[in-house]
Amino acid sequence: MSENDILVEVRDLKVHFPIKRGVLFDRVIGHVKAVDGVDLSIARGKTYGLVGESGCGKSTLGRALLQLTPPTAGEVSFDGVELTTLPSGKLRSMRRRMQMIFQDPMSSLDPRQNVESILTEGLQTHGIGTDRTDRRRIIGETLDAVGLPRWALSRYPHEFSGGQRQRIGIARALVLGPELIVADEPVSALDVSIQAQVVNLLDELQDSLGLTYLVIAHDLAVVRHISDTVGVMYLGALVEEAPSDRLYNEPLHPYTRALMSAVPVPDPDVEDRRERILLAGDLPSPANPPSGCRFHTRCPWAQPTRCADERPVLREIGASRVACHWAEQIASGELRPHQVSVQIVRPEDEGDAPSVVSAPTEPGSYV
Ligand SMILES: Nc1ncnc2c1ncn2[C@@H]1O[C@H](COP(=O)(O)OP(=O)(O)OP(=O)(O)O)[C@@H](O)[C@H]1O
Repeated sequence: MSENDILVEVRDLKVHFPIKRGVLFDRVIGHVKAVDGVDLSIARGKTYGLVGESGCGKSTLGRALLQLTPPTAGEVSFDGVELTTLPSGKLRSMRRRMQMIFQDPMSSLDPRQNVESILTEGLQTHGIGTDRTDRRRIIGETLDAVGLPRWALSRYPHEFSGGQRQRIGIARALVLGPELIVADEPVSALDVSIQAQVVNLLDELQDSLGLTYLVIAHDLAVVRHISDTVGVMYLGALVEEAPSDRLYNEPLHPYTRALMSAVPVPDPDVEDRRERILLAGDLPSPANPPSGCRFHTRCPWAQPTRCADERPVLREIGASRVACHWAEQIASGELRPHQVSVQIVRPEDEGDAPSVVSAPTEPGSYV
């Protein structure tokens, strides 16, 4: 990929939030390491999907990328311009080119503003459009692009369905003519039937406008459909990154394997005979992450003592980048997991729900 093809480049990005105590909250007793050393690149016109369980730092990374949350350290370059050191005036004008859409349009849209004033506000802030007629033209074109009728302009957010409100949120981002859109859980608040419509709309807009997306989602199916590249985050760091199909067909990091093993096979007529990989315990606190490999406390393949002592860095294996000391040995089957459950979900039999016919194995055994 040539450098011109890269729109966003993130290097060793860290966002640490201070934990404050004391009567005046003036004592810093530690830091939540929400993002702790992330490197990634997003190619122009492509979609980078970011997945990982709640609290792993996905939203903070998205906000830090747009400089909505100031990074503690590291670099973010957008179209060759370093954002972290940019004076605020210049950053404001760059912001037009980088927009965000949110999970819950209801809480991100001002209920007292009608759609016209929601869309006009951004144009005025950024000085887009020569006069009122010009702004109306831009707004009309934006409504067409997101599939909203003109009568929507005089209506208020509460008068729309969830899917339509998300279209308003997309229009608000789009009206400024951005190149990058960070979409934070763009469909997770919507009914399943509406999710596909919004995902398809994002897809179409990317094709027609050449947009670049960072899509943050916990739903792996959404990310797979829309992404060219997927990054998997765990406790503030990327543990694996790969082209979408490769990540889904051949996950290499134990955490990615566990996430994938929990995704049901979409075709109910196909027997789902796969390992369900069990993770021990909950996500540790990002204020006090485990030593060495952060995943070792929950990893079914963790080995003494290297995993607890040595933090793995992302390294290339084929088309993937993986932060695991043992990725090759796990892929070849040379290393066996400590605990795994094999569940065989049979195809539906005359309308019966799929049945799980085997139970988790004992720790230490493997079926
Ligand atoms: N402004 C803040 N101040 C202090 N801690 C914060 C702040 N924002 C986020 N955090 C903490 O940083 C960690 C990462 O949060 P973040 O919202 O980025 O995760 P996430 O993966 O997006 O989770 P979710 O899917 O639930 O939104 C969490 O422990 C969270 O509590």
